[in-house]
Amino acid sequence: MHVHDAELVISAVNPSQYPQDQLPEVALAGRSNVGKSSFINSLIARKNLARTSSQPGKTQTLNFYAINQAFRFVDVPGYGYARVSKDFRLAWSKMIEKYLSQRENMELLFLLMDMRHEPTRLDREMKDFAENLDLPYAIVLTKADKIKPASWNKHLSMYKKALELPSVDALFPYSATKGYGKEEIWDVISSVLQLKNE
Ligand SMILES: Nc1nc2c(ncn2[C@@H]2O[C@H](COP(=O)(O)OP(=O)(O)OP(=O)(O)O)[C@@H](O)[C@H]2O)c(=O)[nH]1
Ligand SMILES: [Mg+2]
Repeated sequence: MHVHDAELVISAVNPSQYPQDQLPEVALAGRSNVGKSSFINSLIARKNLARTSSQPGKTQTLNFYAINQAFRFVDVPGYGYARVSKDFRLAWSKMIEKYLSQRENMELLFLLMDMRHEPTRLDREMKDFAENLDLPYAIVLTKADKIKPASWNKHLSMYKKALELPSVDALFPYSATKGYGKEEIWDVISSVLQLKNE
């Protein structure tokens, strides 16, 4: 996919701030620091359009990025960040849940999980949540560059088992730094959104 146009449309907290048109949206969810913002940047080959950080908790609003005026990525604040207060966490999860459960524009959801580690309880809950949404979703295993290729199968099997998946087909190893998995992810996006190959 050639991305000739990518821009931040709005950073939203409330549904009233969401864009009002019919453009389809591809949302990302995953725990803090898993690599959601880096995933967007690497896919569209822009260094820092979505702001990233080595510290968890960087993305704190729903950020809508218009791509080629054909669809939007929605970067969602990460879950599971321990160093915030209970009240803050509650407000946060409400913001995320409102978007994920009510947004009609959302046509595809990527769940990002760190390929190196067993999925967390929240990861498993997100997978169940996605399953119940009745919407196409795929699981992106981030930071694949940190695992030796010879061990990839072991990690894929671990995820298949822990998430009770029928096969490893829903799992996409990905590396924002090395670019592994980019083509496969663009294929998923293009086919689900029925984008013309540009
Ligand atoms: N080696 C490696 N590092 C990565 C990869 N993706 C992200 N990182 C690093 O992981 C850290 C977190 O990345 P972000 O993209 O900011 O993570 P995020 O999920 O958006 O985090 P929040 O906004 O806090 O929810 C940064 O230091 C990135 O450079 C990857 O594929 N490989
Ligand atoms: Mg982020």
